[in-house]
Amino acid sequence: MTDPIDPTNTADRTAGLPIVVAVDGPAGSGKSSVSKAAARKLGWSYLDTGAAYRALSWFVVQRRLDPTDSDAVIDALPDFDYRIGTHPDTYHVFVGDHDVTDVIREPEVTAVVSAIARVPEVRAFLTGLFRAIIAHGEKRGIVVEGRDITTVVCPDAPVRILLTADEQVRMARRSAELTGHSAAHVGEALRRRDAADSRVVDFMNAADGVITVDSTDLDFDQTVDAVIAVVQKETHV
Ligand SMILES: Nc1ncnc2c1ncn2[C@@H]1O[C@H](COP(=O)(O)OP(=O)(O)OP(=O)(O)O)[C@@H](O)[C@H]1O
Ligand SMILES: Nc1ccn([C@@H]2O[C@H](COP(=O)(O)O)[C@@H](O)[C@H]2O)c(=O)n1
Repeated sequence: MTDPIDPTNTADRTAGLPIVVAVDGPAGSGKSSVSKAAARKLGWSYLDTGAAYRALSWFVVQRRLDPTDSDAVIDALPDFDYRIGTHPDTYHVFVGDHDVTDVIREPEVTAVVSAIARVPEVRAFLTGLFRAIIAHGEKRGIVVEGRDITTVVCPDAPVRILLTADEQVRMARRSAELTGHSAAHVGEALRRRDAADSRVVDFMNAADGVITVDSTDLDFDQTVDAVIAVVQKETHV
């Protein structure tokens, strides 16, 4: 891990695995921002799984491979030396010696990530990696977010949440954070990515036992509180 978990807070980890709060949902629903804030409030760890798909996309582009060439992407997996921290405020993302925390958010990476995420071997490889990171968590709990967390990565998590909001609301929130891009362009990119991703994983409908938190009519703090209320109800923390 690149930013060691706060050593003063390791004693609260009980025996066994940390309590996993699994969060999925469509693009712009607030998975990363809300999960991060909820983890911060709970004093727990946070795992951004999209960062791994993005970092692998960056790695593939750096190697001048064709992101749509599944065999080339699969062949690159053994050399993908990935590390991520789990502190909600200070985590960094590394590929080898490169700190890719910021560059993986660039539109060039975002544009190719769905092509890489559709490869089953990539998903299996990254799912194993996520489970290993979760198992090594030192805090009492960890909030894990991404599109297949409630259904594939952590289907047995004690708390599973589908975070959603109306598409128009998600588009408006996403375009508000991206200055210099037209709302129409941002909205179209979000819709295109959801369409591509939803061919691989269903993050639009809550699976059995998954609790939906719809933030369409909630502000940010209300959404974080709604997520924490679900965690408290399900785990009695
Ligand atoms: N309830 C809310 N009210 C207002 N803004 C919100 C709310 N929830 C999230 N946001 C804002 O919406 C934007 C998108 O959120 P975020 O990036 O966390 O979504 P995401 O689901 O992780 O998206 P992606 O899957 O594309 O990475 C952010 O600017 C975030 O602050
Ligand atoms: N569990 C996941 C997480 C992400 N993806 C793919 O990565 C892309 C980027 O994710 P962000 O959350 O950082 O926006 C996303 O569009 C998916 O293609 C995934 O498949 N599963």
